Amino acid sequence: MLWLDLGNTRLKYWLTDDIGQIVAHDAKQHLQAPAELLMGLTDRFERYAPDFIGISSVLGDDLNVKVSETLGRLNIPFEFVHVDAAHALMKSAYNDEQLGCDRWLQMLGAVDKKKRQCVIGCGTAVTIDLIDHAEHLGGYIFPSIYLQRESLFSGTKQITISNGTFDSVGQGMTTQDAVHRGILLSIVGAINEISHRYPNFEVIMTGGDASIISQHVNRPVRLRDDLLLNGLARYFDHTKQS
Ligand SMILES: Nc1ncnc2c1ncn2[C@@H]1O[C@H](COP(=O)(O)OP(=O)(O)O)[C@@H](O)[C@H]1O
Ligand SMILES: CC(C)(COP(=O)(O)O)[C@@H](O)C(=O)NCCC(=O)O
Ligand SMILES: [K+]
Repeated sequence: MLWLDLGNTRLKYWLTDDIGQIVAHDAKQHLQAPAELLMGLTDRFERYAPDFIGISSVLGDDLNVKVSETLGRLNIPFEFVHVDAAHALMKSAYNDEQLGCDRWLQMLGAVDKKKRQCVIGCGTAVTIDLIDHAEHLGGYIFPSIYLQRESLFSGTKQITISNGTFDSVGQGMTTQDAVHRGILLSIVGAINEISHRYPNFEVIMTGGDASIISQHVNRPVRLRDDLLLNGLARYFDHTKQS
């Protein structure tokens, strides 16, 4: 099988064998041209001859149509995930026409009906979602550390482009440090506040920036880079059986 995750910044793919083991995977920036990026990957995909392609995309109809055109040339059946707020594994009262399918799949990949869970996705946006015994209680969306930095650059005169690192939440004594530490604190502080409000929810983090952010969270965090893939596998396993 070939699994695709089209996020706002990167395209992730996983090729798995008959028993679900990952035989190849990668993550690449798509620069808003995911179809062209996929075109360059088709040789590699064809070598593994997957019998099905399952896709999560938050890129919108126009780009999804282009992706479909590219995948159509492979002659391998493919299908995009559609959020199902009444799924057997997890119920959600969130507006299901709006809920991002990557967010939903990450939850589906993590959900455990015996647990209370807080699933945090650290991609182009940071999302925090609460799940109580397989019931999605809703969540929050924040701009990522990079989007926050860009908005400060573009909305102010005296804060100019810099490539500092996000490595501390202590107060800064220079503009560069104050910007990076303030932004990191805004996200870490929100996560710490949520974990304070929901003390018995297990904190699970995933996405490109999870390791940067989790270091400053004052609770044990489970880092899982397989959540979305696991969600895709659970979704298509279920659709095929029903
Ligand atoms: N301006 C930027 N500079 C450096 N890295 C960036 C920038 N914007 C995004 N990234 C990186 O892109 C990755 C996006 O994470 P990912 O989970 O793939 O998100 P998405 O699913 O939204 O594409 C992160 O690792 C982040 O560090
Ligand atoms: C919140 C998101 C932007 C996160 O996307 P990502 O950072 O993974 O690229 C995406 O899930 C999305 O566009 N969601 C729609 C809005 C919502 O979930 O309510
Ligand atoms: K994502």
